[in-house]
Amino acid sequence: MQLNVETLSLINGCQALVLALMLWFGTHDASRHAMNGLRLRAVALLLESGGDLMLAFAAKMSPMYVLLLGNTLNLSAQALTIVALRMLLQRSLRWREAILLGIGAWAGVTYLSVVHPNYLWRVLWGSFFLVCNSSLNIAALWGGCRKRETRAQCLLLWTYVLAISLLVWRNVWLWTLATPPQGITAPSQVNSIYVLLFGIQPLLASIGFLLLYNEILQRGLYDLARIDPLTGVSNRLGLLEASETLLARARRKHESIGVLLIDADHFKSVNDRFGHDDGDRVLLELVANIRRMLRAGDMVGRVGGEEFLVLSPAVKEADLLALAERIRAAVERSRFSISGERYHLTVSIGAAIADGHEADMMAARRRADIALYEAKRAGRNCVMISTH
Ligand SMILES: Nc1nc2c(ncn2[C@@H]2O[C@H](COP(=O)(O)OP(=O)(O)OP(=O)(O)O)[C@@H](O)[C@H]2O)c(=O)[nH]1
Repeated sequence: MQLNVETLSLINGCQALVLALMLWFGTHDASRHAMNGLRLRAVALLLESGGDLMLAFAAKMSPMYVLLLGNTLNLSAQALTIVALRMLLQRSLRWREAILLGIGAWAGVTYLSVVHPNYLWRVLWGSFFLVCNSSLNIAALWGGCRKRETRAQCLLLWTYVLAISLLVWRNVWLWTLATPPQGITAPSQVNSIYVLLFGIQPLLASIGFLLLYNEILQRGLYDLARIDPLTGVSNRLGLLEASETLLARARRKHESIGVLLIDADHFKSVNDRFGHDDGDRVLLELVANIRRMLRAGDMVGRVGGEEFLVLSPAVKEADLLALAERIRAAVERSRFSISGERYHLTVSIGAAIADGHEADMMAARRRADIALYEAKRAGRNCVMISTH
C-alpha cells in the first residue's frame, strides 16, 4: 500500500492540534510547575501541528516557504518540548541550549536548501540536531527512570530512544537507495513510513507527559498526607509508615531502634508572650536544631503541638542517650530570636529502645512517653530513659 505523505501529514497535524487542546484545557492549577510544563508542551504541539498542516498543503504553497516556515515551526516545537519537560521535572530549564540547537538546525537546513541544495545532507543535518534534542530529553529523564517510583519517565525515555532509532533508520535508508527521493513530499516508501511513524511520536510523548503530570500530582497528595505543613517533617502517618519499615529491617538484621520523644518546655509561655506566629517560628528553629544533631538514617517527625519523635535505627542504649543529650544541649545553647528578643528554650526528652521482636512501635513509644513524663517531673531540660 502506498501511503501519501500529504494525507499522513494532515492526520498528524489534526492529531497534534487535538492533543494540544487536550493538554491545555485538561489541566488545572494543582501544581504550578507541572501545569506550566504541560501547557508549554501544548504550545509546542500547536506549532508542530502548524508544521504538519503546511506539509499537508505543500502543493498549494511555494516550496521554499514550506521548507523555511515548516522547519521553523517544527524546530521551535522541539526546543519548547525540551524546556517543557525540564519544567515538569523541576530541572534547570536549559533555554539557551534549546534555542541554540534550533538555530543550528535551521541555519544548516536553510543553507542546504537555498545556497547549496542537497537533500540527503539536509536530512542528515536536520536529523543530527533532532537526535541532539532527543538526547537532551533522555539525559533529563535518565536519573528518574532509574528510580522505581516513576514509570512515566521510563516511558518517555523510550519514546525518545525510538525517535532517535527512526531518524538513524531513515538516514541509512536514504543513503543506501540508488535513487533517493529529492524531498519529503516526493512519493517514496521511506518518506511515507517516516512520516507515519514520526507522527505517532507526539502522541506517545503526550501520553508520557500526562502520566508524568499525574505522578507529580499523586506525589504532591502523598506528601500532603505525610508531611507536617508547618515544620516540613513527617506527621503521625509518615512516622507510622517509617517505623514499620524500620522495624521490619530491625527484625531481619537483629538490631534495635532508638525512640526519642522530645517536648519543648513551657512552650505555652512562648505563645502567651510573643503570640502564635512567633511560637511557630520557634518550632521551626527547634526542628532545625534537632535535625542538625541526627545521623544519616535517623528521622524526626511531629507527633503533637510541640512534641517531636526521633527514630534512630541500629543504636544501643548508650548511643541513644548520647544522641538525646546532644539534642538537649544544642537546643539549650541556641538563642531563639523572637521579635528582636533572645529567648532561651529548653527541651525534655524521654528515650526508649525497641527491639526487632516488638509487633509495632506503640510499646516503645509508650515507654518513651513515661520517661518524658519523668523528665518533666525531674525539673525539665533533661533526658530520661525507660528502664522497662
Ligand atoms: N505556636 C504554636 N503553638 C502550638 C502549636 N501546637 C501547640 N502549640 C502550643 O503549645 C503549648 C503547649 O502547652 P502545654 O501542653 O501546656 O505545655 P508547655 O507549656 O510546653 O509545658 P510543659 O510541656 O509542661 O513544659 C500550647 O500553648 C499550645 O497552644 C503550634 O503549631 N504552634
